Amino acid sequence: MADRIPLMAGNWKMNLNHVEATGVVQKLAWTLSDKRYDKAKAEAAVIVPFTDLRTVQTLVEGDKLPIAYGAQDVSVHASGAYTGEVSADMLAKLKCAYVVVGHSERREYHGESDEIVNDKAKVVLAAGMTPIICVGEKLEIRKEGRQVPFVLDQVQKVLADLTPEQVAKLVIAYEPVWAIGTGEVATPEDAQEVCGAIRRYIAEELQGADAAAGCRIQYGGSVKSSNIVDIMAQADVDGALVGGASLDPEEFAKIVLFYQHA
Ligand SMILES: O=C(CO)COP(=O)(O)O
Repeated sequence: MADRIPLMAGNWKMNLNHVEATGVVQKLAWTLSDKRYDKAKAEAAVIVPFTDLRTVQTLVEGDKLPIAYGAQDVSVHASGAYTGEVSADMLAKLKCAYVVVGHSERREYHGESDEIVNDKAKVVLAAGMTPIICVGEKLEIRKEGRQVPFVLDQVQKVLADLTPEQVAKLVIAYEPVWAIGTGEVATPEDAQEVCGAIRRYIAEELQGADAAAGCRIQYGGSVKSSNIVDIMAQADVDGALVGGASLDPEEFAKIVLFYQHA
């Protein structure tokens, strides 16, 4: 994974208000600097609720913190009468680096299809940000042993109409739904099986070898400091999308600093 800097992104989900966010981001930055964090070895990002973004931006810019930040969702629409929605341009104006699209919780509770996720990825790219596009199978599919074809079908749909240059820059998060928030972590081999299959598929069937070599593929699902080193040892895993463990800045810092123990 020569040129791909691992991306360790903390998805806070609907946790931590903007006041709490200040404390968590400050503590994360402080812990990283104390442990001599090297940005060239891993990129740290927090994916926060919309209401925290302005606060996190002010903190990161004001104190020049080595932490990227982003949003958990975006509207497919540019502007207009869409009550409750937030546009890609609004997120770009807040200097978001990343926007998560197609998280399994959005798919499950808000009916997001692969086609909607594809549209969201496109609006994020058009606004100059990087989408973190989530895919992953549910337990039934895993039990039937169909995880690879299932996820590749999702990948084909969510990457539809994207150029090789766009795919080379984006992030795909493989998050098996059965491993999210359950404590049930996929084995490093399970993660590699699917992440490797995604990269090969992009190389051979979709946007080609350069796109596949550039694109970062994360694993997500019950990642903790105690399992991250083995997960990151896999050839096609370029980082992690971390839920619960990212709410504790000391624990998340250990995950970002995995390379110190690799
Ligand atoms: O959904 C996830 C990250 O997006 C994973 O959540 P947990 O790390 O809490 O399992």
